[in-house]
Amino acid sequence: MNKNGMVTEIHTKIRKEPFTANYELLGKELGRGKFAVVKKCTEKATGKQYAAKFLRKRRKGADCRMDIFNEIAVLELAKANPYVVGLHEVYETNSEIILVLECAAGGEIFHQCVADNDEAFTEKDVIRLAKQILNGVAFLHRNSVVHLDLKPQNILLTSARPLGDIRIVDFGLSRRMDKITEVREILGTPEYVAPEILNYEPISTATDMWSIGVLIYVMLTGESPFLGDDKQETFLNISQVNIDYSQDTFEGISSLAVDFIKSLLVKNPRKRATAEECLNHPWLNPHSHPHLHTMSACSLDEPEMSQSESEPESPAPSPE
Ligand SMILES: Cc1cnc(Nc2ccc(CC#N)cc2)nc1Nc1cc(C2CC2)[nH]n1
Repeated sequence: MNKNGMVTEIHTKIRKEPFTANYELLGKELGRGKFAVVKKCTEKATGKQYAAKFLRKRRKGADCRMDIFNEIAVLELAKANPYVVGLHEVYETNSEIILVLECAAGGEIFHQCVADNDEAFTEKDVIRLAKQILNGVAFLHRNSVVHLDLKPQNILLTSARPLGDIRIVDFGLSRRMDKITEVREILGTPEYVAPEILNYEPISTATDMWSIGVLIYVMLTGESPFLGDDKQETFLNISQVNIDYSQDTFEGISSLAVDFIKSLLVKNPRKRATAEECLNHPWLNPHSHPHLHTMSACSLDEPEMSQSESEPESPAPSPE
């Protein structure tokens, strides 16, 4: 671990034989960043589909192997959580490190956030997906990892139709919490960054919780709450916590959902709900707060629990 919270010890074998000896690249490019490109591929031995993330080792003349090892180490640590994308193999060439990752065939939830009516998420969908996102983030935070780039483009679906489960991806900006000293450059994507990032104040797990507040706002309304005409206007909206909670924007959305978002879009990081507190919020727990789920919300029949997230039922309370 270095002073900036980068994890550097990894256990995954780094394979030197050519990636193309074991995988066939399919034409489809799944995503592209400044220093990475992601392509669909098939493992020759099994016929299984994966997503190969090609990461450049040298960026702006600097050796960035440690940054890449940090991403690998976080993926290894999160192997135990069903909602963090799985890491299958790692290859290294002269210029790149290639992460062979689980393929989430449903793509980015971003597309459903901005879809029109019949393809957009229902509140019931968002409740189910929010519980999975919070389960994954609570796991990372329990292990002192902050993601620092949570946004709809980095939350994938195993299947879009029928709606599947989520996978959290892209740990390129993630850090180990207990070792962060300072933030030198503004991380993350403008629309989703927390106020403390803009003020170069210490970051914490609460920084991720702000981004989750923005994410849930976008999933429910299709609107990005702080988006301005340019970066400066967006940053101003964030630092002023300038948010539209109007009936218009939240038409047909329960007041508990608005209450949930308001518990996260709070300027003071210490006053923001934690991932564990979010998981206990009435909006996500109709069972334990029936009185709070008025008739209007009852149209959301109980969100199904998918197999992977159903907890063993606690014994039913004895009848009064
Ligand atoms: C069908 C699909 C469609 N679009 C994306 N977009 C995308 C979003 C973020 C990043 C950033 C990252 N990392 C890369 C691609 N990923 C897909 N499947 C993936 C993508 C992956 C692993 C994460 C790459 N598994 N399954």
